[in-house]
Amino acid sequence: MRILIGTNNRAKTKAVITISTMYYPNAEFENKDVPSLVSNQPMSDEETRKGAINRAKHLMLENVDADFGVGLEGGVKEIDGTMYVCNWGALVTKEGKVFSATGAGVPLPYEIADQLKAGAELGPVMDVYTNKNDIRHSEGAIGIFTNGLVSRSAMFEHIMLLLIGQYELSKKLLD
Ligand SMILES: O=P(O)(O)OP(=O)(O)OP(=O)(O)OC[C@H]1O[C@@H](n2cnc3c(O)ncnc32)[C@H](O)[C@@H]1O
Repeated sequence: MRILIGTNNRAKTKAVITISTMYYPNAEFENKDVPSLVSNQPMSDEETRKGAINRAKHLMLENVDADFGVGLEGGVKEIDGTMYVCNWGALVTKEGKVFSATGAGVPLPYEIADQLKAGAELGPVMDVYTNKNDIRHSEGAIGIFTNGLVSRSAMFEHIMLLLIGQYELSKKLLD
């Protein structure tokens, strides 16, 4: 099993490897920096989902050797005046089948939401807010606002389960 990962982000990579090796112990992985073709800070479920799918599709355009490619994308969305982090994943198979899944979201404080509405990106804003570096590679905003209970990689691990579950079901249905 050969799996391509459409990012160099450490939290996303950890999630892909952790869940994939549970199901495919001999899996080989390769990270590739692929374009999401959406804005640096996606501002809706639609845009964030599209970013994940674009990343996964791009991986499989370039490399037909792999069994599947995974794209993971983080963004935000606003509901009734509250901004939430939102997260999407996509798995594209070598046959070109596309599976998608969404993950957990938590509300962001208004002071952070206001900065994003003014054009800032969540990653750097979270680093200033927490006085830490590269939060997006570790616990992420979701880790900070759940008091460490759900890290960014744990959240993406759940998305990976949803993706691999759909992929395995589709293979079973073909048998
Ligand atoms: O290298 P890539 O794969 O692009 O990973 P990223 O974390 O930089 O980028 P995303 O496209 O997933 O997310 C868009 C922006 O939102 C930020 N972001 C999203 N979810 C986050 C989280 O949980 N914590 C901190 N920043 C987050 C992220 O750092 C980007 O600035």
